[in-house]
Amino acid sequence: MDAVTNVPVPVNEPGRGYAPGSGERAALEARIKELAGAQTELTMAIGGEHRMGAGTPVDVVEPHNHGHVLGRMGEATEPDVAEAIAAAREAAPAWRAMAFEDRAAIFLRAADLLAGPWRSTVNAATILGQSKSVQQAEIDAACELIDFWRFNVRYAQQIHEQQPLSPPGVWNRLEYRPLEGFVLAITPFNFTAIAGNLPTAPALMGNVVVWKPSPTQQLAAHHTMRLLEAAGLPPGVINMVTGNGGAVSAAALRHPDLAGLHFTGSAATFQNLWRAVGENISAYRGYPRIVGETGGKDFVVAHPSADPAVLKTALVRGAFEYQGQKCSAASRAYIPRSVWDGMRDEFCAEAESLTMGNVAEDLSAFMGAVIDDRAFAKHRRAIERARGIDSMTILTGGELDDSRGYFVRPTVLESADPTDEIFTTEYFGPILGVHVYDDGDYDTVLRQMESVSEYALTGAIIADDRAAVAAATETLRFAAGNFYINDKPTGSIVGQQPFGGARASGTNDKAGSIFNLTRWTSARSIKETFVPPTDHRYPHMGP
Ligand SMILES: NC(=O)c1ccc[n+]([C@@H]2O[C@H](COP(=O)([O-])OP(=O)(O)OC[C@H]3O[C@@H](n4cnc5c(N)ncnc54)[C@H](O)[C@@H]3O)[C@@H](O)[C@H]2O)c1
Ligand SMILES: N[C@@H](CCC=O)C(=O)O
Repeated sequence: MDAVTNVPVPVNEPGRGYAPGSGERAALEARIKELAGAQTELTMAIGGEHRMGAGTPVDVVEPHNHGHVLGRMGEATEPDVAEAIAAAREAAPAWRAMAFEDRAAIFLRAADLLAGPWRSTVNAATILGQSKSVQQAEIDAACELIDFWRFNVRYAQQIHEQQPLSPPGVWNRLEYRPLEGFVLAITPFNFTAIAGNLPTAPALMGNVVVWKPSPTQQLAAHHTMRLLEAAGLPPGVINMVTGNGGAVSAAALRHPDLAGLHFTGSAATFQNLWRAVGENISAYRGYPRIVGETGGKDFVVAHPSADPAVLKTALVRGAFEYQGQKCSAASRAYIPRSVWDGMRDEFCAEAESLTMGNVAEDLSAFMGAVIDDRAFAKHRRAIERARGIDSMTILTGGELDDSRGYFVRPTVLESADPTDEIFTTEYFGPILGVHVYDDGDYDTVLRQMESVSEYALTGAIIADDRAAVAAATETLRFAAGNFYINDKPTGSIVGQQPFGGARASGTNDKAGSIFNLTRWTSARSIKETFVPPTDHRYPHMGP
């Protein structure tokens, strides 16, 4: 069994400001230039070897300048994925035999490398490849990923400390074994931190992993993998395959050794993957653990007692930071008429004033482009549909331009119909639906919006009246896994607001928490009796 020693007490990584003229800004700008011109070969990493996926070549471009190719990968084929699984199996015995302290040290070292010499690289890759503003890259690719790696070590130690009672003459122990087989980590485009956490959380618990990042996040994933190697991760523990995932589903989901699926992405993809696991259930060695965090239709509800400045800021930041491409982004708001009448014009003017552009060249921009042509087309359809509905008003935004990059202006739609698609469908872009209600209808609105959408990820109540806060907290108990009072519904911090939602939003295993890590261990109870009985008879049987 692993020894358990003390591990460093984690603290949240402070974010850097990148103010004009600062040294950190200059270093980052220099690294952005290097990576932009590098045309990186985005290889797979299988058993420590780097080679291109054998299938169709795929270009990775800048979303804000889609003519610029950042690198090229090859679509992984089924034999590529089979090789990754074989490499994982080969690495498994030595990895699970390694002491917890040694495994933990690798991830703590990775955190320190990211906090120091690798920070500019992973931030630059995230800005270039995912079109994040410098501030959004810093809170994700640097701070959140560092926090995942440091806090997970602490949580893993706490799991190891959970041990049963041992009465006199007996020693009971719980051994925290990894799962038997490999874990498949499939990660989304929008967070470099999530992409880094999904393969490493199971690995920390002694598992071996096949990791498939999103093609549109591949540049940052590539550098994250290299960083882990630099931190001393042994070959084969995490094997990265590239591409869209067809071959991964075909090879990995049918493999008898599939022991777990660690997924973040859309609900539709997750349901397809779960279905495939279900169809194959009798062919596996065990029952694969399935953890999936998926989409949201995240809300802001305001009460007549709301402070309009607090509401306005929660909406601007919550709906439009990172182009609304956070699973937690505010995409529907319910606002009482008295508050709305006093703030609408200022709020719309503020949304209109948000700067948008090439975030790699202009570090002062608030927003970049949406991720790709598919996302752009989806937003265009949503906005065109809104234009065609008489009862819908486009208060601001609605302009799109994909001539150079996939740019969608922050858009606010007002509708009198609280059942309209803008209040139920995840667009995953900078589009906010607003429903204005009569001040006296607060309780009715809470009940209506509680279950109008299938999702239950994040939400916020903005109110100064304590009874109104209490009413929202109670009525919306199951409507959000992360609930905010007088704050925006985005920006959870590891160790402070464990993150995840239920209903169609996922299994709510709370990324970056002890609850998530427990899914990646299969405990063995060991009982040792020091002086065992040698006679089968009990006293009630008589002599
Ligand atoms: N709840 C959360 O914590 C959370 C966090 C981030 C993103 N999200 C959600 O993720 C979505 C956006 O991310 P996305 O566009 O990358 O999601 P997506 O579902 O399109 O893709 C997610 C991953 O699945 C892969 N994939 C798709 N089809 C596959 C298949 N058949 N086999 C194997 N892999 C396959 C993709 O290549 C990608 O790596 C949004 O719905 C957002 O709300 C949720
Ligand atoms: N943890 C992030 C959400 C990640 C989803 O995309 C937040 O709370 O905003």
